[in-house]
Amino acid sequence: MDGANIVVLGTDNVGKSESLYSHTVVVDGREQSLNLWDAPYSQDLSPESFMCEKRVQWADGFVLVYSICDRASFNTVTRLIQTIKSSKDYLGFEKIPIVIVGNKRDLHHRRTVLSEEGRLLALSSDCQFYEVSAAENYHSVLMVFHGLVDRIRESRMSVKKLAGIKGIVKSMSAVFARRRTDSL
Ligand SMILES: Nc1nc2c(ncn2[C@@H]2O[C@H](COP(=O)(O)OP(=O)(O)OP(=O)(O)O)[C@@H](O)[C@H]2O)c(=O)[nH]1
Repeated sequence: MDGANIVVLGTDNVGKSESLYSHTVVVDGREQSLNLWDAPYSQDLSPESFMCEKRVQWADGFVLVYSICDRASFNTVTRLIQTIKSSKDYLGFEKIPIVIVGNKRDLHHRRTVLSEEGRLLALSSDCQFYEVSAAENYHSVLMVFHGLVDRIRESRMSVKKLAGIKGIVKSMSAVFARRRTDSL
C-alpha cells in the first residue's frame, strides 16, 4: 500500500488536532505516508451536501473523533457514520474504512459517554473503535492509525478482488456469446 488519504471529522474541541498530526506510520516494516485533512466541522450533515464535498471523495478512510466528556460530539459521530455510509460512491465496497475514536480518556471523572456505547456503535456500524487520551498517550494515537491503515488495505484488496471477478464474468460471457453465434 502506498500511502492513504484520511479525513478527520468531529465537532469542535474534541481533540482532533491534538491527536492527528502524525504523517507517517510504519506498517509491515514499510513507512506509509498519510495525508491528513482535519477540516473544520460543518453543521450541515445532509448527505447531499456533505458527500459532494471534495474531502469525502478524496478520502480513503475516516477518523471520527468524539470526546468521552461530550455527549453531543458522540451523537455527531453517529450521524456522520450514517452520512458517510449513504454516500453513493461507496456502494459496493465491502467495508468503508472508518475508525471511531473516543478521546480524553484521562478525564474519566467527567465521562458522559460509556466505553460500551462507543464499542456498541462500532459493532453495529462495522467500524473500528478506540478510546484514547491523545494529549497523554501518543502510543494510543498510533494504534488508531495502524487500525485504519489495516482497514484501508483490506478495502483495497476487496475492491481488487471484485474487479477480478467482474473481469472473469466478462470474459466468460464473451466466450458463451461467441459459442451461441458460432452454433447459429
Ligand atoms: N485532558 C485532555 N485534553 C485533551 C486531550 N486531547 C485534546 N485535549 C485538549 O482539548 C482541547 C481541544 O483540542 P484540539 O486538538 O484543539 O481540538 P479540535 O477538535 O482540533 O478542536 P477545533 O480546532 O476547535 O476543531 C485542547 O485544549 C487540548 O489540549 C486529551 O486526551 N485529554
